[in-house]
Amino acid sequence: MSEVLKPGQRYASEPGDAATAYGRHKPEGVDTSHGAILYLEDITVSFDGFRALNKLNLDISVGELRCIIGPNGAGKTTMMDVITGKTRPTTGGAWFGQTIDLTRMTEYDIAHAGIGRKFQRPTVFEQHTVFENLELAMKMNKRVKPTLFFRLSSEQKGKIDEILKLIRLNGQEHRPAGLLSHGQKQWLEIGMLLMQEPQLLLLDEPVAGMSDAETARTAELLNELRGLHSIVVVEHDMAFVEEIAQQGVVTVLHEGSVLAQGTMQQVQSDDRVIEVYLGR
Ligand SMILES: Nc1ncnc2c1ncn2[C@@H]1O[C@H](COP(=O)(O)OP(=O)(O)OP(=O)(O)O)[C@@H](O)[C@H]1O
Repeated sequence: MSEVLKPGQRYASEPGDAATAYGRHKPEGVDTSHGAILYLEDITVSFDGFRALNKLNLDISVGELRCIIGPNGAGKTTMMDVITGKTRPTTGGAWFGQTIDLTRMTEYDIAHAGIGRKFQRPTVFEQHTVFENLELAMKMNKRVKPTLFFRLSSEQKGKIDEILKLIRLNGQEHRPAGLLSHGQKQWLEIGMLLMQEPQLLLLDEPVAGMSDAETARTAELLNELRGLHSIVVVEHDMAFVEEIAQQGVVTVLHEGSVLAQGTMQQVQSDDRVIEVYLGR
């Protein structure tokens, strides 16, 4: 299991400025000088005495793509809810970088601080075109100054084109989003999150309901984002997790805490993981 740092602590084995080594984008306003973008420390969430999370510890490095797996009821959604401020932990700490205490912030402030979350069901603006959806998302980016007569600059148009290619929707930009396939809507929503330049992207079961071809393309997409953004993916589709985990860390949650952590190969051959999840 990897070491969990407390705010102010350093990795014993890593250089001080790991943030630049991990990702191209050094987050603004978030102190990642010790290389981590997110720390969960001993988080417990009790619902009427039932512990959905039980002293959960987790740390995510800048630029890392972390897959979280685990059986139904393991606490994966509750963990995402704690990170985004939807659920307050009963005890424990949640830190964005070294200094931002997520347990004291509203959902709105957390989104504006740079944590973007994609829920399982796509929530695009169906009446608007693909392009307009991306444009609207850009206007919601706090780094873009809102003006009454907002006109896209060539740089902003370039950014939208870049994202359209990334999410495999170039050539579809003038279609109403409502006419896209389920998979395309999911990609559009990922694109909308990227327009807001999140420092940390949380994806909840991104390939649920997708065709095999769409799942494969989503894996390609996430592999292209690797290193450019810090990403946490919760997913049950093990073939997909294998595609995107590569040699990175996979975390297995069970009964509200970390059961195992390591490469996909390591967790797949862990007897406890086979017993509670993979072997069933
Ligand atoms: N608001 C709530 N009130 C009571 N119990 C809850 C609440 N939210 C979640 N739980 C319980 O906490 C446990 C963890 O649920 P959670 O949804 O986080 O699991 P999960 O790992 O996301 O599961 P799945 O893979 O099925 O989505 C479950 O037993 C669930 O019933």
